Amino acid sequence: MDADPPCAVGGCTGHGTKLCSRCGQKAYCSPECQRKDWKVHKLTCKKAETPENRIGDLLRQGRLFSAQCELEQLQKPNPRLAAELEEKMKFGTLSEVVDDVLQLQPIEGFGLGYVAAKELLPGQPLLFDTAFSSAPMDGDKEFYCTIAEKAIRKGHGDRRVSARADAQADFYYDSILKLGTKDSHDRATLEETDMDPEMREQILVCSIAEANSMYCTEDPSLLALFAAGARFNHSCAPNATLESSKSTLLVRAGCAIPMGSEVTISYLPHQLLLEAGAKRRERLLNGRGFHCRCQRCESEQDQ
Ligand SMILES: C[S@@+](CC[C@H](N)C(=O)[O-])C[C@H]1O[C@@H](n2cnc3c(N)ncnc32)[C@H](O)[C@@H]1O
Repeated sequence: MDADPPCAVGGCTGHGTKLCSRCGQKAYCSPECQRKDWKVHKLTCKKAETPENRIGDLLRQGRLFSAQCELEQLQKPNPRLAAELEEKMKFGTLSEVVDDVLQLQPIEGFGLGYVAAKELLPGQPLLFDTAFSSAPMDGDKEFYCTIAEKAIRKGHGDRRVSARADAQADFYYDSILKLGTKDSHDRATLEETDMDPEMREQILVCSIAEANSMYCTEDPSLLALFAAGARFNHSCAPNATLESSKSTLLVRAGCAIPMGSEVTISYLPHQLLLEAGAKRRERLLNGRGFHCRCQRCESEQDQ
């Protein structure tokens, strides 16, 4: 006996072997019959609350970390959703504040920074980001120039080459160029000179890359530029930790963090945090262009 229902299209004698993937209710014998019925079926088709549909929604919202966690929980691997997630991770313009636990706001004397919007627990995932650009440090060029070149390439060029290129260009103008420069005078000085606009932009983006790129914890010979991750301020006694590759970044709470406290990361590799203050501060000044004013440095200098 055949258990398949008849195809939902009136007059079709086929068996309904394929269910509508959206509602999981109507059965069709072929994609052609499903297409034929869609005009009518769409009026009543309700998205079923399946894990796959939820993951699809998360991917559409750009919440890649949540999508990845749910994907890992699926009983049966779903290669289509896994491929969509991988593609979006490479896109380089998506970030997620996990469960809205952080708020980006002005921090007195430090520009913008992230503050805990809830009580945070040790190890809790806080922010997931995708790298807009990355570069190896051992290339034949200064790595910041390489990162900057890649960023510029994404921001320029003919529009409408692809939706992806357009989205990256928009992101470059809306987010990357708004990040701070290594030396805050750079921007003002550049704006005053009548330098060739291309040259001006190259200098500006190099300075932005230098001030905001992060070393990759998975491979410290790589640096990457994460637009959302770049808004964390530095502390030599950070309360959050980084897990990063050349394309993704995950920031976790390093300890319990009370609601309303600033969440900080370290721009320095772990070994350097064990060094004396003068060495840390020198490295931050030379590499990042700022005098560290974190609580640890301030109290060391008071002594
Ligand atoms: C990667 S950005 C961090 C986000 C930045 N506050 C913003 O508004 O975009 C690095 C810049 O933040 C400031 N900053 C971050 N941590 C600091 C610290 N510990 N001491 C002094 N300035 C700091 C410096 O101006 C530095 O160039």
